[in-house]
Amino acid sequence: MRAVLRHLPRGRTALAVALATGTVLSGAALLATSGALVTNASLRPESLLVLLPLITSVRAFGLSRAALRYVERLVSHDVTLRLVARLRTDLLLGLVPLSPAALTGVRGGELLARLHADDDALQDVLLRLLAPAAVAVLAGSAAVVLAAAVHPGLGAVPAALLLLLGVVVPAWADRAGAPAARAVAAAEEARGADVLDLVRGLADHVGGDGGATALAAADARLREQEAAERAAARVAAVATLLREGVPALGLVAAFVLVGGGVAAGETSPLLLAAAALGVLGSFEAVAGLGAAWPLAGGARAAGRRVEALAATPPAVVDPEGPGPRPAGHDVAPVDVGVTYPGASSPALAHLDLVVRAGEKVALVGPSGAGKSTVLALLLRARDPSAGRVLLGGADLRRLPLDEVRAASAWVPQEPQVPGASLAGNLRMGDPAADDGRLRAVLADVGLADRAADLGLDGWVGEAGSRLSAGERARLGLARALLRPAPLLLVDEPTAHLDRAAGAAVVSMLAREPRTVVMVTHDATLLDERWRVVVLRPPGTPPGIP
Ligand SMILES: Nc1ncnc2c1ncn2[C@@H]1O[C@H](COP(=O)(O)OP(=O)(O)OP(=O)(O)O)[C@@H](O)[C@H]1O
Repeated sequence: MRAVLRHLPRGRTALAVALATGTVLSGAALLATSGALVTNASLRPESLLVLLPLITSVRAFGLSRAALRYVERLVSHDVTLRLVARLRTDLLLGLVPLSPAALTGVRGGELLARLHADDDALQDVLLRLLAPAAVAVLAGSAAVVLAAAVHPGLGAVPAALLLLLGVVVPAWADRAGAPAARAVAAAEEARGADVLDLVRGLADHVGGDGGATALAAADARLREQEAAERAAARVAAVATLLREGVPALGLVAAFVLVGGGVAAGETSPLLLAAAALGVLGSFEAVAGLGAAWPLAGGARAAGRRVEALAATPPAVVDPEGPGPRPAGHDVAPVDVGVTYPGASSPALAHLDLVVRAGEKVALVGPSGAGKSTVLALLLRARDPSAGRVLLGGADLRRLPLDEVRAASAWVPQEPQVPGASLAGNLRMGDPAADDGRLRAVLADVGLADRAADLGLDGWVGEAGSRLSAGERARLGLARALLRPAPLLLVDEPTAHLDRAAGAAVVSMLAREPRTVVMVTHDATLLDERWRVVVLRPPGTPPGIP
């Protein structure tokens, strides 16, 4: 919520509220003057001149209501669009430093559903919460004062009924509907995550039991959501009934209170019609509060979640002041230890390693020995729990993060291949690379034929599904090769390749002029150009590989 208030342009917001209040009052005045006009016309049909002021008023209020509503919509939507743009930018910019390490363990679908829902809830705050609340107070107060001016007792009627309709009914509906609303939100979130997981793993599901289990689970989820929505709809139906019924009470009260005076000949009949219809029209002041009440809870919760995401500490942060410039590109973990959050034992302990600029180092060792963790440290995707990682003698934590990231190109075990073109995927490595350069690097990683087949502008499929796992791995490698970084960090580049293709890739990496640190399980592909560093899980007795 604070995030919304911070981004709201105050002047335009006040203008939107003033215009909305004017619209409601114009509407009530239109009804009141119409009532007076009809009554007057029926009492004195012969005199058009007497009716002229009322006719003019009806026209004026009719036009002003429409004009005010139009301008109010323009202003309030303009404010909302500005708000959305600022909120979304903030949210996405906040996510960037959390990736990759601080988002480990977050379900992608849940994050997406939450961001989407929270974003929607927050963008409605002005249109459906703040503006309706302000209009209810301003227009409602004006209506009460005007009704009291017509008849002292009449002021109390809209006051009580507006409170009933604007506060009591929505508060009851919100309270009664809260469990169902929470269940709907939870079911939506879970369904979003399930569907994303289902789509991502469709091939595995189909290959298993033909997708039957996954579809049954999705069906159960949908039924849960349907039950929650039914419960919410029942409460909404009662609230709607009350919303429609309460204004009728105002009409009856006006007839009784002002009608008594008319019957006694103390009050003009014009005033009866004007007061009755004016009171009816004044209920528009609280029309927006029905939706505002539940939104208030939802927006507060959404605001808290967005702020919690914004407050999630990134795994690595930029240093306050720049440290000494690195002298060269030697990289060296010094007495480094890493213990992952929640882990009972360290993934790395007392690691010392110096990789000289231009050197080719192969990290080998059993699964879980911490090889990928070393690459994450060199890339500064995370910081060591103990010790330091040096680049050119400077602690990575003292260097600007951009500079550290610019020093290295990284190929993860399973590179992400967005569903773009081949060229689009490659240019993530170097946006300025021309087609010739792209073709050359594709040839380097053994993808020349596939590229000729697909075309540089060919679509690689959703998450690279038109490529084989080995081709996706090589595309990831090609992308990293395009990055003009002095340090190349490569995680298992041969995992999905046959022996000949793997040997070609390892040989190509050995010819690279820059420093290469490569994780591999296949030490038989290494020749004398590689320095082999064997990692063992901490606590492994010497001699056990
Ligand atoms: N994000 C994480 N959170 C918690 N533990 C993790 C995380 N990433 C890795 N680990 C654990 O740290 C240890 C080292 O993992 P790492 O991926 O570095 O090993 P590896 O040698 O590269 O393994 P492999 O050869 O199987 O890829 C493992 O026990 C792993 O379970």
